[in-house]
This record gives sequence, structure tokens and C-alpha cells, in this order.
Amino acid sequence: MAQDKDPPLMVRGFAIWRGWLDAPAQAAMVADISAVARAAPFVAPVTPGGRPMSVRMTVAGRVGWVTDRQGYRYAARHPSGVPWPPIPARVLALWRGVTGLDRDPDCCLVNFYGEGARMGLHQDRDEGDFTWPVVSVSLGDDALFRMGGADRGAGTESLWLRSGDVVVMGGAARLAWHGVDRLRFGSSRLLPQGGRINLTLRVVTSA
Ligand SMILES: O=C(O)CCC(=O)C(=O)O
Ligand SMILES: [Fe+2]
Repeated sequence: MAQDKDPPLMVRGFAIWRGWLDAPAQAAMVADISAVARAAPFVAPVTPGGRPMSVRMTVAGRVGWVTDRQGYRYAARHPSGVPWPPIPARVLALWRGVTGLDRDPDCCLVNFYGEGARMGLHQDRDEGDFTWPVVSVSLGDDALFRMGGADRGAGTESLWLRSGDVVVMGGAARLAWHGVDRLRFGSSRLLPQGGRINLTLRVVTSA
């Protein structure tokens, strides 16, 4: 696992692999995700309480995390009714390389952050089995990532994620609170229109 890489930076159980993807690998992954978004276009999600989220979302995989007035859940199809496209091979290779697992993720949630987008503090807890890690990939603009503990009151610390960084939330950090406070919009030239793409890879079902 994680061959030929320096050990990750550990912050509160979050493993942060700086620069896991080099510039060509980042560009290739953006091309893969653009193809995903052509098949399953980004949507503007709404929380169950009716608040619009500032990120745009789509999914690759067998099941996709969605939110609307009906709640947070995993759905077999894009809201338009089309099936989610498969997780790109390059993304699966990253998961295997970073986790050493031979079980692949079921879901690659794709978040697009435009100027001013953020993501409030939350836990990833709609999956069936928290023994599997969540792997997060940053592409594009720098993002201020806030990390806490499994207990909401535990306090937080923040760090700037850069394009190509990979974060593993596993073990004690699997149910840790986390969020994105803000971007440095325009800090990267990876995405033609600026902004940031984040992928989170999740095992959703234990079967
Ligand atoms: O954008 C990020 O770095 C985090 C995204 C996230 O926490 C999520 O999609 O659940
Ligand atoms: Fe999350």
C-alpha cells in the first residue's frame, strides 16, 4: 500500500497525502470526471430542510449519494433517471493504491465548488459499514478543510488542501466531523473556469 510515497501527515486521525497526484495525473482525472459529468450532469442539491447547497454534485458508481426534500440517501440513479456512470479506472486505481484494499468503492461522489462555495461541518454517515475508509481527492483550487473529532464538541483544526492531495478518513476519523470553510478561488489553473472538484470514494454496502 502507498508504495514509494512519504508517510502521510496525520491530523486528528485524518491521513493527508500531499501531492499524491502529479500535474499530469490530475489533468487526466479531471478529463475522466468531465466525461462522468457529461453522462450524469451536475445538479444543485437541496438539503432535506430546503436549503440550497453551494456545491454542485454528481456521482460515478453503483449508487450515488443524493439530497433533496426527501432526505439524504443513496440512490441507484441520477435524478433525471439515467444510471450513474461507472467509477473511472484511474479513480479505482487511486483507491487501491492509497488504501491497499481489494474491495472497491461503490460510490464516487463528485462535488464541484465554484467561487464562494463551501461545505458545512458534517459527518459521512449514510453508508452501511463504517469499517471502510472514505478517500477524498482534491483537484483545482486550494480549499480550507476543517477537521474535528467523532464528537461534535471536540474542537477543530484546519488545513489548506491543494490540488493532488488525498485525504483518508478511516479508523477513528471515519465518523469525524469535517467541512470546507472556503476556497482560494483562482489559485489553480487545473479547471478551465476555476474552482475545485472533490471526489469522495465510499463503500456503501457491506455485501
Ligand atoms: O470537499 C471536500 O474536501 C470534502 C467533501 C466532503 O466532505 C463530502 O463530500 O462529504
Ligand atoms: Fe464529508
